Order: sequence, then structure tokens, then C-alpha cells
Amino acid sequence: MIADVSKSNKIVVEKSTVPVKTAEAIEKILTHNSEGINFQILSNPEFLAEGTAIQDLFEPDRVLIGGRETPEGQKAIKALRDVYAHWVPVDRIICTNLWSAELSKLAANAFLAQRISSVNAMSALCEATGADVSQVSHAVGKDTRIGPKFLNASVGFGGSCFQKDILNLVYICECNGLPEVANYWKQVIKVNDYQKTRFVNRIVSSMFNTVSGKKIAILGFAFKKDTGDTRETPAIDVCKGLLGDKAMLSIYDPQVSEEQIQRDLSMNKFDWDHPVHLQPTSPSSMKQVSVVWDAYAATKDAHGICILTEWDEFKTLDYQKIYDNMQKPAFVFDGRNIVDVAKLREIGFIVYSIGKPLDEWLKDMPAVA
Ligand SMILES: NC(=O)C1=CN([C@@H]2O[C@H](COP(=O)(O)OP(=O)(O)OC[C@H]3O[C@@H](n4cnc5c(N)ncnc54)[C@H](O)[C@@H]3O)[C@@H](O)[C@H]2O)C=CC1
Ligand SMILES: O=C(O)[C@H]1O[C@H](OP(=O)(O)OP(=O)(O)OC[C@H]2O[C@@H](n3ccc(=O)[nH]c3=O)[C@H](O)[C@@H]2O)[C@H](O)[C@@H](O)[C@@H]1O
Repeated sequence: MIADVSKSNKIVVEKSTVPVKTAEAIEKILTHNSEGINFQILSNPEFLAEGTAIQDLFEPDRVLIGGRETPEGQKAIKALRDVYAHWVPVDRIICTNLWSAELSKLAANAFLAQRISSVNAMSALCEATGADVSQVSHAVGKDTRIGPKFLNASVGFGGSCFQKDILNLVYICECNGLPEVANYWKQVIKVNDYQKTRFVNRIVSSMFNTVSGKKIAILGFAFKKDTGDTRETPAIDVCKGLLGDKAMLSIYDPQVSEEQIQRDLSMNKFDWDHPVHLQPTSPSSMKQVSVVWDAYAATKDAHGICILTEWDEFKTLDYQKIYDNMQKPAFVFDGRNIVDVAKLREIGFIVYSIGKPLDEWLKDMPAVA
């Protein structure tokens, strides 16, 4: 399409996250479909995160521009750098060769996801030893070489990019004959899957080894707060795990629609990339799911509560009121470490918080259902 309409030399900028060497493919396609026009392909990967997109755009940690190491390539890099220089300090604009820019984006997401899997792996060890993962993260993050960000233990990372980009990296490693490197990065995803399974196992084993027929309130379905995006959200795997044991789920998320939740829970994993109209629905498991528009309605008469997204409003709920309206014993499984554990235990809840010293109740229960 670009080749069809181009009448003069063009700079084409890749913003999407792509496999390394994509620029080469784009260059070949454009060059072979036009005559006498020079196309310079630049890699300028996007680093914004959902929920903070505008802030990330205006005050980026860095802008990365990769181009050919030819005079034409360098001229194209300069043209794009001049655009960013209108609002980004020039020392934050990094210029590299094309392949470094494409790979840096995959590497950055892989490093971020790896930090979460590292702290989540530690959270399992904390539960086994009586250490507190928040205290461990704080102590570790104080080392300026490590830094404090992205060290929050959770039920697992989600979002449309981390898993996709690591799988992309793994594929590139395999294609380049580097199976050990591929396996290293695969482990980040395996630990993430393990963390979700571990969370479901904790719920089931704590609740007398079955959640069959029990009402479980799910607070939060989006992959993180301040977005309605559910792509790869850990809530899908946790809910499916609970539905597999025939739990009755009452789900509340401030921004995710009922239609989206029903669609996410009725899809098989391999269907995620397929168009909606081709996806099968499973009416029997859907009868076990209701979506409500209030945390109090979700938790009424419930046996347990799972917090799966760190929405601010979940920190300030009236947990005494919630406790009074629940079945007893009443359980809270905090997958985001946002509740005041001591306060909730005082009210009477049995509380499980990822990577925190275990409730007396849970100590007596096997970690695996
Ligand atoms: N969502 C985010 O926060 C961020 C996304 N990115 C990257 O930006 C890119 C887009 O991300 P999203 O907007 O979230 O994805 P999206 O899935 O919402 O949008 C992708 C669009 O590309 C279209 N598309 C897919 N394959 C195509 C093809 N072969 N030819 C033409 N169109 C095609 C799809 O129909 C869809 O409209 C991805 O590479 C992602 O990794 C980067 C940073 C942040
Ligand atoms: O390529 C992309 O699409 C983007 O992917 C991520 O951004 P995003 O997926 O929007 O959200 P993050 O804030 O990175 O969170 C990802 C997941 O990790 C989880 N997380 C994050 C931080 C943490 O300490 N612990 C943790 O479990 C979040 O809850 C969420 O499920 C990166 O942070 C962006 O820099 C990148 O541009």
C-alpha cells in the first residue's frame, strides 16, 4: 500500500513490537514494489504502559530510534530525532542500528517480566519459610543496582505484550540455534503459569479441598488497574481453575464489561487469536458465572473473596460489612497484596496474601490441593 502511493523517497517507522529483522522484510517488500524510490525503515519501538500512556508519551524514560548505518539511514534517524526533540531531552533519545532497536524492545519487556517472575518465585519461598515478600522486595530493591520498581509479587503478570514478546524472543533464539537461551526465557513464562496455579491450589486446599458449589467473589478482572483490558489477564486462568472445580463465581470489575468477561471465560486458550464469531461458547460453565456491578453484591453470601486486580477502591471497602454478609469461615485470597492483613484477621477473615507469612489456618493445609 505504501509502495502504491509513494511518489518520492519515504521514511517508514516501525512502532509495533516486531521480531528482529522485520525492518529488512519491510524494506525488501517496499523496494520490490516501487521503482526508483528510496525507503528508509526506522525502528522506533513504543514503550508506553497501559494506564499511564499519556504520561509515558510526554515524559518517556527514553526514545529509541534504530536505522541503517548508511548516510541515508543516519539522515532518516536525524529527521525522526528532530521530531521527538520538540518535547524529549536529547540525552534521552537513543540512536542505534536497526537490529539493536528491534531487539531492545523485546529485551526490555523480557527483563521486566523476568523481574516479576523472580519476585513471584521468591514469594513461594517466603510462604514456605515465614519471610515476607514485601520486606524482601524492599530490602533487595534498596540496592541501587537493582532498584525498587517492578518488584511487587502478584498472582502473575498479564497484558497483551509480556508473554507474546517473550515467546517472540524464544522463537528467535530457537531459529538462531540458541536452545539454552530460549529455555532461559521460557522459564519466565513457566513461573508465571506456576504462580497462577499455585494461587488456585491455595484457594481450593484452604476451603476444605473443594470449592464445588461454593460462591467465590472475584474482585478485579483486568490485567492491571486503570484499564479495562483483559488480554492475558491472570484472572482468566484463576477463574477457569476455580470453574474446573465447579465453583460459583460472582465477578466484579469497575471497567470490564460482562460481555468481555463471558467471552474470555468461554474461550479456549488457542482460540484467543481467532475472530470472535468463530469461538465456541460453553453454556454449562457460563451458568457458574455471574457478573455484578458492585463489590458488595459480589461478596454477599460468598464463601471466599479473590482479589485479582489492584483497583484502589478494593483497599477502602467496608470489610466488616462484607464479612457480616458472607458465609463462615470467610476467606480472603489477596492476589495483589493490597489489603491490610492484620485488620482483616481482626475482623475474623482467614487471609491468604501472596508471599506473606501464612495464616494459622493455612499452615495446617497442604499447599497443593
Ligand atoms: N497495548 C500497549 O500498551 C502497547 C502495545 N505495543 C505494541 O503495539 C502493537 C499494537 O498493540 P495493540 O494496539 O495493543 O494491539 P491490538 O491487537 O489492539 O491492535 C493491533 C491491530 O493490528 C491489526 N493487525 C494485526 N495483524 C495485522 C496484519 N498482518 N496486517 C494488518 N493489520 C494487522 C489488528 O487487526 C489490530 O487492529 C503491538 O506490536 C504491541 O506489542 C507497544 C507498547 C504498548
Ligand atoms: O510492550 C508493551 O505493551 C508494554 O508492556 C508493559 O506495559 P503493560 O503491559 O501495559 O503493563 P505493566 O505495567 O508492565 O504490567 C504488566 C503486568 O505485570 C504485572 N506487574 C507489574 C509490576 C509488578 O511489580 N508486578 C506485577 O505483577 C501487572 O499487574 C500486569 O499484569 C511494559 O511495562 C511497557 O513498557 C511496554 O511498552
